[in-house]
Amino acid sequence: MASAVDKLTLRGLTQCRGEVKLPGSKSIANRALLMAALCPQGQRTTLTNLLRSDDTQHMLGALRQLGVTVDENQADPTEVTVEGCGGRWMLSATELDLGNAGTAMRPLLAVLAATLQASQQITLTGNARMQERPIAALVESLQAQQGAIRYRNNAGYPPLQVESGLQAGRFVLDASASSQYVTALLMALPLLPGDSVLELKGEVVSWPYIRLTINMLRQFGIHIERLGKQSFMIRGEQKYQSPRSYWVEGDASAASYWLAAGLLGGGPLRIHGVGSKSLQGDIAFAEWLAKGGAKLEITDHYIDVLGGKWQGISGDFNAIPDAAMTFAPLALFARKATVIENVENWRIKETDRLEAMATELRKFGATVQLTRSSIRIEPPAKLQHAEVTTYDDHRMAMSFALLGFSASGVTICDPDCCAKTYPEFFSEFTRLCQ
Ligand SMILES: O=C(O)C1=C[C@@H](OP(=O)(O)O)[C@@H](O)[C@H](O)C1
Ligand SMILES: C=C(OP(=O)(O)O)C(=O)O
Repeated sequence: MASAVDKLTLRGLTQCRGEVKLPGSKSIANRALLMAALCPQGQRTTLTNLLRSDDTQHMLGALRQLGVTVDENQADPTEVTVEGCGGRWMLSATELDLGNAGTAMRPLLAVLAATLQASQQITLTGNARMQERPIAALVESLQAQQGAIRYRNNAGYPPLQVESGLQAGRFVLDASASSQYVTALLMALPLLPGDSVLELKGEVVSWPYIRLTINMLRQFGIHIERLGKQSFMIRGEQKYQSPRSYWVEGDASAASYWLAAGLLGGGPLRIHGVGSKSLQGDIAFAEWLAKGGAKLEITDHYIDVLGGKWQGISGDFNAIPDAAMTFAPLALFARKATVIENVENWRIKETDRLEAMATELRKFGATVQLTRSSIRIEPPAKLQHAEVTTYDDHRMAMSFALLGFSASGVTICDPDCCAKTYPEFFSEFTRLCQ
């Protein structure tokens, strides 16, 4: 592991070529870990290409504190075997610290509400930012079905105390702030003794992540029936079934940085781990990038980037909120304005990403306009050097690395915050980009 650095300056890069192997997807890794733990006792699942990062450490740590046996391959940390416990937890802690991992906090809350025994009680907490990230919509949906959940500090936010009591039935959920609330219920409700209907209210955000959950549930033996555009039937008493071995796809959101770097640095760059068959919605970033001028060849298992001429891109990026961040620093290399629309929930992620992006892009001379849910970025005639604050947001750090391809360059503060999902990102970036 490289030693921590406060700041990293990148400037005047002109090339990005070679081959990069993506780390496992964060979204798939944390789903797969929890699903494997929910398999019946005696069923073991070996996960390969598992992401090892802050977010997955929080999920792994939580599962261990819930009594789940996890064996790590000492020679290869990306291979981990999880023993199913069928949701019969042996608690060795009264509190689980989930850091800032939304993919741990939201699913674990619903799954524990559905599976804790009458005598069990646990508190889910996280870092300071997690305690500012809303969770009321999920809590209210669970409470309406007797989910015994209490706010420990501020109403609407973690930490949360959970006990048993959740009943199958009709779940109504406002899904306009986060799809992770939907994912949480889809993973938990099959474990209840009776059937449930889940009705989603509001304009559902980040749909591809709901699709990802349903696809992965199927891989783990759980079936969700779609009743209507925003409603699902979820049979109770279903049993998760281990696929025995499960390969975690490369992270499609992380691929966005390499796709953009390969565009600016001319390639050829081969990105291993995702391709046209990916389960992840963020793979659509590649198509948007090609539309804006990148030369790409997308195969089933890897993508080749062969440079291109960046024209800029505008659109509704609600379906790919994480990868869409990459278009913001990239906007400074375009000839026209870039508008990123329908991303209001950027405001409740690792930081308020709309405010953070606007503040940091303006430092380079860009003209930036914000609405509640969009950002418009006009590049300056000439870029100036800037020191970028990263707000403990891995995607702020990784996306701004692209400014290293400008003559004036960028200084990135606290680049190590990329450890949330991609600890090796900057060592890989300096290896591949010159
Ligand atoms: O389900 C998931 O794995 C995720 C869903 C998205 O969150 P929202 O649904 O809150 O947009 C995404 O931003 C997050 O990084 C991962
Ligand atoms: C929003 C993100 O994370 P989380 O899973 O914590 O919501 C992200 O990775 O960009």
